Amino acid sequence: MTDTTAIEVQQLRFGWKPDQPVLQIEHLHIPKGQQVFLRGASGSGKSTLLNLLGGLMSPQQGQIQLLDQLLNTRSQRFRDRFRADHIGVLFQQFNLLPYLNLIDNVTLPCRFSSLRRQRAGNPEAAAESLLQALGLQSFVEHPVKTAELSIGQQQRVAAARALIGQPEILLADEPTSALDSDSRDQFLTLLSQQCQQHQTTLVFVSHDLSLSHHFDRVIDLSEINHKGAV
Ligand SMILES: Nc1ncnc2c1ncn2[C@@H]1O[C@H](COP(=O)(O)OP(=O)(O)OP(=O)(O)O)[C@@H](O)[C@H]1O
Repeated sequence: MTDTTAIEVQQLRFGWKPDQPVLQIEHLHIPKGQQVFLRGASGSGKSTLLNLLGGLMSPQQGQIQLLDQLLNTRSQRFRDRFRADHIGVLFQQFNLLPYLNLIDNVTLPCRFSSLRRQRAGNPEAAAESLLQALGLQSFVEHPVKTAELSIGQQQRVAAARALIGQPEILLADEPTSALDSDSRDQFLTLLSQQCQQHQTTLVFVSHDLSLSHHFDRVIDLSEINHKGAV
């Protein structure tokens, strides 16, 4: 556990019911800046692992360290604060606020975290620059409500929101599942560039193995998850 660690999991056990383990992971180490593709069959526990890494839930056993913090021993309140400061989340349902414009949606994390606000410098300018980098330049010049955007455009707004204020870790759960393959590849190229630029550690969950070439490392959940082993 060094200062090059983004994520370190040890002896993790989690089950929604005590007698039905979903995850049993002896060890997982992800260094800072690595871009990881986490694959696995439907129902194998990918989203559950992402929720545990994001501090949304606690394991029944084991340790989860993010950056220099052992999260599983901390309160929900501490984990929520830590997530707001250090983790960008990008989910399949983008959870954008339809009545707000793009800039207001993207700058939301800066309202919940003074650290991210500080890192963003000028949040509105940072949001504009992220939206431009993600190919939404025209909507910066001609503002619209997010409800007026296509799914692919909404997804890029959600990515900009996850990236604003340079969180050290980005957790993405199937954010490309609603897109065609060309848009998916284009989006992943942009996302990967953004993460590389800021040395963001990316954990990207999907069962679509054709996307794996965008990443530094592919982890097959079935190879690290020994649930059911005696
Ligand atoms: N809130 C919940 N309560 C009880 N069981 C759950 C809950 N969420 C998930 N599960 C169960 O945990 C297991 C893992 O689910 P999870 O959503 O993590 O899988 P996944 O690999 O992300 O699947 P998919 O690729 O289909 O999204 C499944 O058996 C699922 O039924």
